[in-house]
Amino acid sequence: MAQQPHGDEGPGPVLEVVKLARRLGPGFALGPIDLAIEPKQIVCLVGHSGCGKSTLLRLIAGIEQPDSGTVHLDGRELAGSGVFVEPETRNIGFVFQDYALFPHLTIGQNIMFGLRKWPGEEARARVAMLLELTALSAMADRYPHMLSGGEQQRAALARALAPQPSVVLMDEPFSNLDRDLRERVRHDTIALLRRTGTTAIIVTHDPEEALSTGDRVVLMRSGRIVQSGAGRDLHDRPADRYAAEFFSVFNRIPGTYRNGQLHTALGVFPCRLDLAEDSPALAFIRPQAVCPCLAENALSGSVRSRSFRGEIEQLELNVEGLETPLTMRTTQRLHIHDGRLRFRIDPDTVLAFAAS
Ligand SMILES: Nc1ncnc2c1ncn2[C@@H]1O[C@H](COP(=O)(O)OP(=O)(O)OP(=O)(O)O)[C@@H](O)[C@H]1O
Repeated sequence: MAQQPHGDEGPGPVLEVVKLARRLGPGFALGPIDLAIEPKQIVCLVGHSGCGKSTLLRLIAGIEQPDSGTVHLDGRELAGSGVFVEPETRNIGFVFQDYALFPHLTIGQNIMFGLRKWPGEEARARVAMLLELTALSAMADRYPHMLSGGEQQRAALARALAPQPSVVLMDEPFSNLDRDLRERVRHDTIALLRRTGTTAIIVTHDPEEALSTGDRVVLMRSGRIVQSGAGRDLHDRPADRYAAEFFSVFNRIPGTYRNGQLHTALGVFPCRLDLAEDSPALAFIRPQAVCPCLAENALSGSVRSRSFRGEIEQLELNVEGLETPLTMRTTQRLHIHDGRLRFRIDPDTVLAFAAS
């Protein structure tokens, strides 16, 4: 099933996973998973803890064997019926969460490790080039414990890139770094992957990191892929309630689906749901879609609480017809005199889902 180069449609995927499945004990089953990754694409694999991200990565790397399904890399079958290529010969780079640098080897020797079969001169040139790319040239002779977390992460990436793998898999590569450093290391890592034209899968459980990293987000839940696409699409047009709530906070407003519209206490919103007329449904309204509005006929609520958070202020409003307070977030500086606030809902960002 692996794609060979074909005509006008480009070279086809570098990595192709088809109906890949693996049962782990009685409690967890991964798959079947279908996933195809284009050359030079950087994919972020995201999902709550325990959804199977690392298992999928381990199956691709060959650290685990699948129960069924296939893995192809560059058109070569790595796993399938009767086929299993050992991890060392898969041409896949792996960056572990804790970096797993060899403590008894220097940084230069760590990077050299995967180049044992290369001619000496070429291997030394490649190590020097990677040390320079990762700004570690001055630290080539240090041991891993003599490096900061960010430097160790760069060294682990350089080691993974050294043998020119077809794809690099990175399991939570930024989670051991503190917040400020994480942003910078993430930026540098993506820049390096781009500069070297590397295809990569980066695992994270952080929604914001997934949306802001790479070209494509793959959201997993309970061993399956829920949705895959550009971060903006997953955020703005989530496939289901789970995907919606993974990336954003919402007010869930009950209503009734009728005639292509969702009727709620906050108004009527056009939507398309696969539901019978008069079925219960929910409007998912982002707090930032609740906007202050001075119009006389605007909606209104009494302010239950205010929380100033710097760039934005978050308010909870009691609104007639709603059982739970409505959360609003605004960048406006509000002057509220009588405890009441008028507002409108920006209909463009309202999502609708079946109630059950
Ligand atoms: N060897 C094993 N035997 C039995 N169950 C396992 C084994 N390894 C993992 N699991 C279970 O499989 C599920 C998926 O684990 P996995 O590590 O792939 O999840 P994850 O999405 O990477 O989670 P995290 O973000 O916490 O690392 C979990 O419920 C885990 O407990």
